[in-house]
Amino acid sequence: MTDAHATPGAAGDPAAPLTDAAAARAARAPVLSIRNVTKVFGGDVIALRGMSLDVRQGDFISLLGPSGCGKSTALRLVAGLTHPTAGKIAWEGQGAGPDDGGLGVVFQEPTLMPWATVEHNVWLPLRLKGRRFADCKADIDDALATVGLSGFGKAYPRELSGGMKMRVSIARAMVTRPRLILMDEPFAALDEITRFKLNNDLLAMRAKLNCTVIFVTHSVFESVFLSDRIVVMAARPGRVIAELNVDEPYPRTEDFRTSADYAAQCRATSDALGLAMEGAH
Ligand SMILES: Nc1ncnc2c1ncn2[C@@H]1O[C@H](COP(=O)(O)OP(=O)(O)OP(=O)(O)O)[C@@H](O)[C@H]1O
Repeated sequence: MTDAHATPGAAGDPAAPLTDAAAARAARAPVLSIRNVTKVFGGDVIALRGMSLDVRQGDFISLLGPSGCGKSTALRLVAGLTHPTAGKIAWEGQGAGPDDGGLGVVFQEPTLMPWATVEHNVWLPLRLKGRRFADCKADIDDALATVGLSGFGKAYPRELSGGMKMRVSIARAMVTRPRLILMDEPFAALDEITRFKLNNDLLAMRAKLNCTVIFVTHSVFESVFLSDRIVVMAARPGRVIAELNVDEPYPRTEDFRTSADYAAQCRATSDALGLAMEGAH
C-alpha cells in the first residue's frame, strides 16, 4: 500500500514526522546542495529568491510552477551556466559537477545537429572530451538502445519524429553516464500520447542508469507520475513555496496512473500549485 498523499519535506513542514519512504530518501547519499540561492538579473529582476534544496542519489525531483517562477534559472544555476547572486551550490563527492562529466542536460528543444547522423549527435559530449568515435561506438549504441532507438544510428534528425528527436537528445545526455540529469520541460512540445510513452520510458531509463534527475515541468500530472519529490514554486519573485513527496514506489506503471492514490496526489499538488499561482498575482 502506498501513501500517495502530499507528505512534508524539507521546504514543507520540517517539524512533521517523515514517512518511511521519506526517511529512506533522507538516508541516501547527497549529490548536490543548494543553499539559500538568489539570482537577480539586471539589478531588479529577482528570478529566484532564497532557494534551498538537498538533492540525493536516486531522487527524481520535479520543479513545478507557473511561468516565470525561476525553474529554468534554477536548472541553469545547477548546470553552472549562470552563477548565484547570493547563496551557494555545492556538489558532493568525486566525479560530480558540471565540469567533470557528472552532469547531463536535456533542453525543451532537442537541439540536434541537423547535418550529423543520430550516432554522431550522441557522440558529441564524448567527442568534446577528446574520445574517438570508434572507441565510443559501444557506449553510443547502448545509449540508443536504452532510449529505444537501436537501428537508427545512421539516420538524420530530419528523418525522425519529434518524440524520436527527444529520445536522441536524452541518449546524448546519458551517454557519459552522468550522476545527475537536468531536464528542462523536455516533453512540453509533444502530443499527450507520445508524452505518456516517454514518461514511462524515462523512468525505465533512469532505473537502468541509476541516476538522479531534476525535471522542470508545468504539468501536475507529469510531475506526480515521474517524481518522488515535487518542488512547487511561485513567481514574482521566483521562490519555493512547498515540497511534496510522492511515496509510490518505482517502477510506476499505468496502474498507478489510473489509481485513486495518483488522483489524490494530483489533487494535493494542484492545490499547492493553486497557492503558487495566487502568490504570483
Ligand atoms: N537572462 C535573463 N535576463 C533577465 N531576466 C531573466 C533572464 N533569465 C530569466 N529572467 C527572468 O527571470 C524570471 C524567471 O525566469 P525563468 O525562465 O527561470 O522562469 P521559468 O519558471 O523557467 O519560466 P517558464 O516556465 O516560462 O520557462 C522571469 O521573470 C524571467 O523573465
